[in-house]
Amino acid sequence: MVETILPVELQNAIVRKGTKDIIGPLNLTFGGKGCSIVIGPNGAGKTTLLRLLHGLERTTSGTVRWAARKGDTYSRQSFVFQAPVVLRRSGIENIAYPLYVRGVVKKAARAEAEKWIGDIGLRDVGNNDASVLSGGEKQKLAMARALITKPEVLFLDEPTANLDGAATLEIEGLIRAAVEAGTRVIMATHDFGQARRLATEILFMYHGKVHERATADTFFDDPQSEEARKFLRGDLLV
Ligand SMILES: Nc1ncnc2c1ncn2[C@@H]1O[C@H](COP(=O)(O)OP(=O)(O)OP(=O)(O)O)[C@@H](O)[C@H]1O
Repeated sequence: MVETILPVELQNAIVRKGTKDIIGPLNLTFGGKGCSIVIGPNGAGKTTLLRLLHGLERTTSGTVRWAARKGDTYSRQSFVFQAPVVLRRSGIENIAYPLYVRGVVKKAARAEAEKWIGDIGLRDVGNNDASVLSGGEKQKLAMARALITKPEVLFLDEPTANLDGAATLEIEGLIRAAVEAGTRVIMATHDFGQARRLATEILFMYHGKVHERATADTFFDDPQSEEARKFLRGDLLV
């Protein structure tokens, strides 16, 4: 097995839908450690960028290259969507599922999932059908299911968009712990506070392109482009 699937590099990557280039051309590399946060107005292309990196979208032209073969690359990354996806089974079985898929024996997979269900504070409801959980509980479940495989890269698309403050802080705790454990996180958010709290770096997207890439302090304190300044002031960007 290769040591690392990173870096991942986009070269002149364009995703076109119909006649519109919804992102690109993008030339970007993600390697190393930490948490990259993609921000920008609605429709800027944040979700499309994450989906492209994760292999859920194809380039119309240009390339996405990981350092490893496809087999290694996709088994060593996870994606958590804005609306939590739960499987029709118990909470514990939801979390254990990726281990079953990877051939881990049932007893070991369940033991690991039980550890996770405790860590996310859902031990009491872990045997219930996951569909009855609240939105915040479902998202914690989705995070645990994404993290149980110890992914090298974790994509998060506005993972706290529908959650209250308490649930948001719990999810942020899981993200922080993942980064500390060495997972490379690449996420989109509309929450500036969250971006400041979590980001190693910010990528500001606008009209399908990355206009700025900087540390959170630099970006929020001294944005370089007029578009970023307007966005941070809350002005309408069209
Ligand atoms: N399958 C598709 N067909 C046509 N247009 C699409 C498709 N997917 C995305 N788009 C368009 O591409 C643009 C970028 O969408 P994307 O969801 O990546 O933006 P975003 O920055 O994540 O937006 P938001 O903050 O609203 O989630 C939008 O204008 C969207 O309508």
